[in-house]
Parts: sequence; C-alpha cells; structure tokens
Amino acid sequence: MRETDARMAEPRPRLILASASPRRLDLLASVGLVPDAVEPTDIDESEIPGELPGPLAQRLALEKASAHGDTEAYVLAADTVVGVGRRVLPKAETEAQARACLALLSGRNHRVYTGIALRTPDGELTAKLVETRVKLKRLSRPEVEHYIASGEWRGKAGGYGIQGRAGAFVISLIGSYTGVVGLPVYETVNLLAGRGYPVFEARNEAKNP
Ligand SMILES: Cc1cn([C@H]2C[C@H](O)[C@@H](COP(=O)(O)OP(=O)(O)OP(=O)(O)O)O2)c(=O)[nH]c1=O
Repeated sequence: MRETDARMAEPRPRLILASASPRRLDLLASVGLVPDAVEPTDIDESEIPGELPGPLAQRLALEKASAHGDTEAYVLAADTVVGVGRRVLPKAETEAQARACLALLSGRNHRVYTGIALRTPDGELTAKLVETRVKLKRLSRPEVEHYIASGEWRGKAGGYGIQGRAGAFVISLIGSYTGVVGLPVYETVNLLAGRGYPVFEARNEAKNP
C-alpha cells in the first residue's frame, strides 16, 4: 500500500469542541471543520486577583481543554476576554453589567483576547493567544437603550457581540475579527494542522456550511 493510501485508510481522529458557544461551532464550520462532538467543560472561570485580561483568556482556554475527559481525541477549547487596559470586563449576564460595559467601551479603544487551546490524543497541550484592538464609537443614550433591549449582549464578554447590532458601533478593528467573535479561524486551523489533525481530509468530509 502506498503511504498516501495507508494514511487514507486510517480512521480520522475524533475532534471535540469543548465549548458551549454556538458561535465557535459556526466559525469552525465556516472553515469546513465539523467536530465529532460538542462537549463543553465546566470550569471555574473566575479570575485570579491581579490577573491581566490576556493571561486570563489563555489560562481559561488551557483549563477548558485539559478538563475534558476524552484522552483519545483532539480537544479544542477557547476563551474570550474583553479588557480595557489592565481591567477585565465581565461576561455580561445582567442589564446592569451590560450597561456598565458599554459605558466603559463607548468612544474608546479596548482589546479582545481569545485564547485557544488544543489537547492532542498523545496528551500534548498547546495554546495560542490572539489579541485584537477594537475602537467603538461614542454611544448615545438611545443607541445604548436600543442595544440593551435587543438582549444581544447576554453571555458575551464585554457586553457586546460584534457579529450583531454592535457591529454598527465599530469604528476600527486591528487583529482578528473571528477572534473577537470567539474563535480565530486562521490560528485555530494552523494549531490543528501543526499538531497533526488532518484538517484537509476532515474538510473534505464536512458539509457545505
Ligand atoms: C466580544 C465578543 C464576545 N462574544 C462571545 C464569545 C464567547 O461565547 C463569549 C465569551 O465567553 P467564553 O467564556 O469565552 O465562552 P462561552 O461561555 O460562551 O463558552 P465556553 O466557555 O463553553 O467555551 O463572548 C461574541 O460572541 N462576540 C463578541 O463580539
């Protein structure tokens, strides 16, 4: 059997997306990758006092990937944190939190950090941190009220989702748009390919997104 035939005969390793975020699943699918399972891991996401936003995103992604119990699959995890300077903004769960985030972000630059982490079937754990600078326009009261009423901020780091109505607030973005949404696709595909996951073969099997 030729080497390529032998490789094609091998079963494709399983890929698990350890995330509850539907955006991450959609972003993976957008580049032709469909995980075999979506199995979020439940970790304590609270920050260590004094922890900076970037290191926090990186640490949580690593913890999410390592907490998954399947040691025979590729396990991919991510975490997105919005930071203003050294300050970490919450993942908004209440209107009050979302309002406070928008007040802080209005008319200024902030950074969105997405950590991605991959554990391979041989137990190797690799992580990458992707940083994006975003500038939002100065938000008027009606804009804030309209946005709060939309509910789109719920469960999102920094109280906004760039892929929805808040996209109209963005003056500029330097870095990775998909990183802001929750999974930087360029870095994710590179990480998977670099660690031996057969991205191109898997892509052939993926449905047309
Ligand atoms: C800034 C920003 C964040 N987000 C989302 C991405 C993430 O889902 C969320 C940040 O929370 P995360 O803790 O990174 O992810 P999650 O709780 O949704 O899922 P899991 O922990 O299981 O992986 O904010 C957007 O969708 N758009 C944006 O513009």
